[in-house]
Amino acid sequence: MPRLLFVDDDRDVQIAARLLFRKSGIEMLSAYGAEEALTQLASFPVDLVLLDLNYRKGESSGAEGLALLRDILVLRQDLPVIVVTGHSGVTIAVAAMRAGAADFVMKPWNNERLLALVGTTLKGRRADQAAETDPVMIVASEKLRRVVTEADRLAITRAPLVITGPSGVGKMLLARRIHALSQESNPAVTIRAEDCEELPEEGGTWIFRNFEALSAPMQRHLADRLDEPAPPRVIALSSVDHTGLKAALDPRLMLHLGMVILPLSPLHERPEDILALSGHFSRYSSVRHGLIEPVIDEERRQLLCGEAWPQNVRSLRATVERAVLTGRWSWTSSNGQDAASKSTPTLRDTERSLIEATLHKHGFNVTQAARELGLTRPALYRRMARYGL
Ligand SMILES: Nc1ncnc2c1ncn2[C@@H]1O[C@H](COP(=O)(O)OP(=O)(O)OP(=O)(O)O)[C@@H](O)[C@H]1O
Repeated sequence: MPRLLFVDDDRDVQIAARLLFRKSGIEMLSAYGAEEALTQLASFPVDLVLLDLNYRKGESSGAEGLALLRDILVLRQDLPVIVVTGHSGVTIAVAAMRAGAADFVMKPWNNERLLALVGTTLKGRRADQAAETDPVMIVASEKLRRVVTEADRLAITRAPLVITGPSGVGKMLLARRIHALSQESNPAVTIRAEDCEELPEEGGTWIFRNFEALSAPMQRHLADRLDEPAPPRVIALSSVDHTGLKAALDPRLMLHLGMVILPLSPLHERPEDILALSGHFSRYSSVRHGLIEPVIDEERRQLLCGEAWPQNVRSLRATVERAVLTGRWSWTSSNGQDAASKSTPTLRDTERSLIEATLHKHGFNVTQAARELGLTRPALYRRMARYGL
């Protein structure tokens, strides 16, 4: 049975679409926003994406959807994406087609026409839909989005790039994304700078880890290769910043590599990413291990955002995966206290009662209840589903 992922924050539209597709023998997965969509794609093989472009009430610029479209196509170059536009109109549909969408439909759609379009798009698709190779990159904070946008823009050039940031922050993931977006069809070669005693024969993309540890003779060799007419595309990863690199590197090499530096900030400086990544890893790990997704309530969110995360995303992923596996949150917080001991065991019950009471108060009008609770509608729907309300 073909499987389609529908990304739209409107629950009613999701329900209607699911019925429609089920009747036609197509399984439909739902995602109510960008991060959830990427998690679904990382967790299940999907044959087609139907993508609404706005996930917040009153939002009609389509910017969030276009950014997601790009992230999807980086992850799965051949995955057909049909864009759904409502208020955004034709201009956005054109922008989406230019960005790589397979087709578009206008909302409200005509059921028969939508099914016909989905049917033809699915037919044109190769049957060997393997799962993706690279992990998805979640981008929620403005800080990270700025760097990723710059990286995407430069990906198609062959310019050498330097990505800096502490351990586990996502340097390798960004380097892979740049390579995936580039014109280079050969796989990238990864080189550990501290062990590097000779440079690869072939060109292509060379990703150096710990770049500052490259020996002086190798630095000179590399500078020579970069002076040649058809040099390799070098992406250098380092935990040392620009000034440190200047001190550690041969001035000739620095001239080549110092042009563009993409700095990734430590995770604790990006709370939006902490929250988005926690949700992503918890959904992903629970699907992978077939276990229940742990609750990330307001108190937990604050604890997560207050952590130091010395190994950045790597430590966050381990913490969340441990919570999925053990059913408990536990880690030693930055001030040495066991953060898990601070949680209230009845928090889940309290949240459930509060949501239930607010829904009753507003006669189950979700929009009004969400407003009073300070949640988005999709966030409230997710909680309602979790608590069986
Ligand atoms: N924005 C992100 N979204 C999803 N996963 C991420 C993100 N950033 C990092 N990760 C994940 O965190 C882990 C560490 O990332 P990565 O290996 O790219 O870090 P690094 O900066 O190259 O680390 P090191 O310097 O220690 O080699 C990987 O599993 C990666 O997939």
